[in-house]
Amino acid sequence: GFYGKFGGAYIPEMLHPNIEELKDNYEQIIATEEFQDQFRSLLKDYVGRPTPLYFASRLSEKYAAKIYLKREDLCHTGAHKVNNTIGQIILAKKLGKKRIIAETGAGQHGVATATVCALMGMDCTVYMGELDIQRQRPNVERMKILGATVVPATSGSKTLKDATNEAMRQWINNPVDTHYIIGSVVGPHPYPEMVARFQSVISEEIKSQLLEKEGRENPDLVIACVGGGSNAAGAFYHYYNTPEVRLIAAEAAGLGVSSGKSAATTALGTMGILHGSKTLLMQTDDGQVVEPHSISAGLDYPGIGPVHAHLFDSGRGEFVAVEDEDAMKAGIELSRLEGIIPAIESAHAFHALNMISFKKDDVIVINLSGRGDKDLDTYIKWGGY
Ligand SMILES: Cc1ncc(COP(=O)(O)O)c(/C=N/[C@H](C(=O)O)[C@@H](O)C(C)C)c1O
Repeated sequence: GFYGKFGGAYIPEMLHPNIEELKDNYEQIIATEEFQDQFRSLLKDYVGRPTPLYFASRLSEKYAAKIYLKREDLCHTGAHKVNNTIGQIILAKKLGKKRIIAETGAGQHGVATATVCALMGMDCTVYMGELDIQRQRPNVERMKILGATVVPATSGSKTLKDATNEAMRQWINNPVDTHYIIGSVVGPHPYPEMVARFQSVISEEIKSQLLEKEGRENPDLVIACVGGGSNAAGAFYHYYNTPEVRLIAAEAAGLGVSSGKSAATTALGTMGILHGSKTLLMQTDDGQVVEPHSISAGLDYPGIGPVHAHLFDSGRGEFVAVEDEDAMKAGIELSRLEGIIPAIESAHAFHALNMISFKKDDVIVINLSGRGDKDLDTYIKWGGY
């Protein structure tokens, strides 16, 4: 359960039984034909996979490269999060769980969880920071329409970190009949590995689609935004051990890495424990979590998944930090170049193109993690269009 020196399961003793049960069972359950058949058929007929690998010709012209967009924004629910919740809900049923709990920040993971709970007829409670409830109202209402209960997290910065703390507290109190669907490659082992495996369908498809379109499985660069890091983990998964494929991770610089209002964990973080995992996180000298900032709720997270901490530490990944203003402008630029309004999180990945060097005609895949519908209020308030 380690990625280099990062990962592990540093959890309160009371949570041990849940984590042990998951660790002992998940691999053998997902290896069964029954699980795979159900997982693959729901991804195909319910989520709408494979998602297109779209050649963005106007973008390619402007940036003098061959740019493909992996359209996770076209997944059912509007983002990649559902790839993971489909996997975890099938697993939860196999483990005989009755109730599902989850945390969410941007609300996409919350919607993806509420969606699969409705699909499987399971009770669903989503914990969400009070601040996030205000800035992602459309997703809050969608969760309620789907039958989930949304519980505001009122402690701390009232964002994802606090929602995760609340969800973990609930899970400790209801260990036997409840499964906690974590929305990113964070948390105690086996979660980071399990979520990455469910999301790895993204790079599995990129390989075969690129082979068909470019006669090669490997792009020169893969670019993805990183909040906890699940869409990036999925897009990078089958390329980790292919050094000729550059892995570019776009974090949220917020108002600037040195502004004190940022979520650029690899730039500002140090090693510590967050939500049960040893990773990099933004913390004070005495280990208190520093409140992050990003205009996008999905990247507004003070930590990062251990796999990305390792990619950073080992130099295998290239990390850039994209500021709020640049991300918003990138969202508008993509809308006007390709007719796609991206989630603001995904706009961070798109802006990374301006921050890295690449050769003419390099084949570049940008993971478009979500669509911009959930962010209309933010785009409207920003007004720069
Ligand atoms: C459209 C979209 N793109 C990217 C992200 C960042 O999450 P990762 O892919 O796990 O880094 C997100 C994150 N959404 C989470 C959520 O909806 O709860 C988020 O707030 C946290 C899990 C970080 C997202 O919604």
